[in-house]
Amino acid sequence: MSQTDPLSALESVIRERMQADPDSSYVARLHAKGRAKIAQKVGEEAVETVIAAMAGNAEELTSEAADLLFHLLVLLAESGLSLDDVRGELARREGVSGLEEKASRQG
Ligand SMILES: N=c1c2ncn([C@@H]3O[C@H](COP(=O)(O)OP(=O)(O)OP(=O)(O)O)[C@@H](O)[C@H]3O)c2ncn1[C@@H]1O[C@H](COP(=O)(O)O)[C@@H](O)[C@H]1O
Repeated sequence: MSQTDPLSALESVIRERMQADPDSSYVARLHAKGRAKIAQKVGEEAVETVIAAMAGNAEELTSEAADLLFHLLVLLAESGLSLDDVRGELARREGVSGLEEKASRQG
């Protein structure tokens, strides 16, 4: 039996909820506010994630990382992109050392 991974399942829920009533759905409310507001939320959640990491609070970091991933998925969906696009980019980078890639960019 095939199992959907949790991020893919959440991505499907997000796509569905974007069409819901903003009075009953946080995703629909974000969708109604538009890409700039969603991008701002991603930025806020990223900062909160960094603060939790620097405080050394594992529980808080886990919670903020979940908020960050959730809002990033909403931003990708709002931008017409999917987790598969990101997976494809990561797969393309597989086996390429970050240091080598960085060096190839420097003249
Ligand atoms: N995973 C999440 C999830 N993570 C975080 N959040 C919401 O994200 C919001 C962000 O938290 P903040 O404290 O920054 O929000 P806030 O204080 O309301 O800030 P502002 O937006 O007012 O600036 C909170 O309201 C959280 O409840 C989420 N809301 C929804 N989901 C998933 O999305 C599904 C669909 O949700 P609805 O669209 O609401 O049905 C849910 O079943 C969940 O699976």
